[in-house]
Amino acid sequence: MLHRLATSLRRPAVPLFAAAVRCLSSGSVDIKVPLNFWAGKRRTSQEKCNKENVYEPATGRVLCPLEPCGAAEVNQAVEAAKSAFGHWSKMSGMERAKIMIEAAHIIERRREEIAEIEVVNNGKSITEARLDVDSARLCIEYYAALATTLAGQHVQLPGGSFAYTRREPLGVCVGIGAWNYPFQIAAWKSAPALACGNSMVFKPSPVTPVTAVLLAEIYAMAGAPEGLYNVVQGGQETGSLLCHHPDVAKVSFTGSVPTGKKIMEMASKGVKHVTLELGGKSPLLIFQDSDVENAVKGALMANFLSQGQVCSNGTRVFVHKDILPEFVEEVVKRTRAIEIGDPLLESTRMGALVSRSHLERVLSFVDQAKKEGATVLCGGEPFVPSDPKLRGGYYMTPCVLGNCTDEMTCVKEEIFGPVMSVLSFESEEEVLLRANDTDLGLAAGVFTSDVKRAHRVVEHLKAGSCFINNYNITPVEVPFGGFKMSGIGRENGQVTIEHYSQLKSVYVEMGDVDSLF
Ligand SMILES: NC(=O)C1=CN([C@@H]2O[C@H](COP(=O)(O)OP(=O)(O)OC[C@H]3O[C@@H](n4cnc5c(N)ncnc54)[C@H](O)[C@@H]3O)[C@@H](O)[C@H]2O)C=CC1
Ligand SMILES: CCCCCC(=O)O
Repeated sequence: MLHRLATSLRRPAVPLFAAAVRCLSSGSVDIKVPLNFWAGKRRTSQEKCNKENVYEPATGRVLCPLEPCGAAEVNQAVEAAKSAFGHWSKMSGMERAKIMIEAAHIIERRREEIAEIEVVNNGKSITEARLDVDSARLCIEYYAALATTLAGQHVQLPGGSFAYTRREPLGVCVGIGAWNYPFQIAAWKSAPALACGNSMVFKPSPVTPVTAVLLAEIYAMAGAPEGLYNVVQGGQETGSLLCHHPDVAKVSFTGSVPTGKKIMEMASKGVKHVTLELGGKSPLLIFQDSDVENAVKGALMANFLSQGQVCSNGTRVFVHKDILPEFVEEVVKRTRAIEIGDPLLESTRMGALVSRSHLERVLSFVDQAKKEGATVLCGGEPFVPSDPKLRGGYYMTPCVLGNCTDEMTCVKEEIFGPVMSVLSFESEEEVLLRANDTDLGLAAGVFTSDVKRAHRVVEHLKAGSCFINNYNITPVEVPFGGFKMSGIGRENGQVTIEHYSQLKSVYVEMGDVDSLF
């Protein structure tokens, strides 16, 4: 269990369920436990190819080698999931809920430990990592509650006949995660799947493999049958094996649009259900009657959470021309004040980006923006913390770009880093046309004090997750997902039950067959 992980750390082992005390510091962690998990315990992979290192973004150190799974390991994990499905699908919703609630309780007790490991592997601040762990726990609690309500319908028909429906699970579901919210994504996918009676094989991003296995251990500790939730490590090869596997009924994917298209294509070979949570380049509209203080805070929430590595970020910030100077002055001031540094420190609000290559990619977008005529109002530079152990980390200063135009690359393409592009507008009609001028449609936001305008604008925004006078607030009771090329299906909310179950209709004849022949 996590205790074994703790014992593998160079620091003194942390007893399981330790009080929420700080036990880790950046640069102190070596992970020596296996990172695959199926049939109820951690496993090593015999696959020899595609071995790559996993890094600690805060320091640039190697955390551990990744042990990717090949066909043999994927088959073992799917077999374990099939076996668990046989038992789990026949349990009642109340029985499933009991185990899920216990898992949520364990997560709550181990919040600090899980959050710290998430920070070490992802680079985000401990402040945010705790909130991610909370979201994961709340999601499991929410779907545990829904598990107890799952039911079909009775339809009375003529002549005393009737029909009823049975809400049934799909079978073995696959989850494929991105690297920006590793533990949260693992929970957002497994919670509805398990609540509906399915089992799951989850593949985290190879960049952040560590915490999804903690969730597997926690489900096992909570009493889940062996094989209910399994974790296989690897990259696109492992993901492809899962998508093609004949015993997989559904693929729930979180990642980029190009990969999402491949997932959909592979799943189509077996006509498998898909959920696609893909990329975005979302607009945030700030009208002249906004509360500017809140609009500025909203723009910061829309651009700089998780070092800007958030799919739903409102990175195209459209500001009415009448308040543009006041907005720009305040947003630049607050962006410059964001504390960058060791993500395990309480004072840090911007940690390290997830990898050296991703940092360089984000910085190249800033360079391109300058070439295309944007003005760097602040940030956009590599950052080297004063602490020597952080010198090899992947840091940059959060960036605000001004004088942007709709044709610029920084306005058209997803950067997935701490780069806010500020644009001005004059009329509601104009800004709606520009906001919707994208193939993507994940999220959108509007700040205004005019309640009619707020709901009129949201009605016309072509996005799946919209915010009025706030941004990036994602309660698990509310569906999350995109329009257009930002995806298919939803995560969270009641509707997601539809994406992890299927209805069987049963007609019951109470008279004789009235044959036409
Ligand atoms: N809509 C949402 O909720 C979210 C969307 N994203 C998007 O994800 C992207 C960044 O995350 P990345 O991990 O870099 O995305 P990615 O698409 O490169 O990888 C995502 C996952 O897919 C796997 N994968 C890659 N190629 C595959 C293939 N051919 N077959 C099967 N699996 C494959 C990867 O190993 C990883 O686990 C951004 O575009 C971001 O917008 C990220 C988080 C949330
Ligand atoms: C603000 C939280 C958004 C979660 C969606 C993502 O994984 O990027």
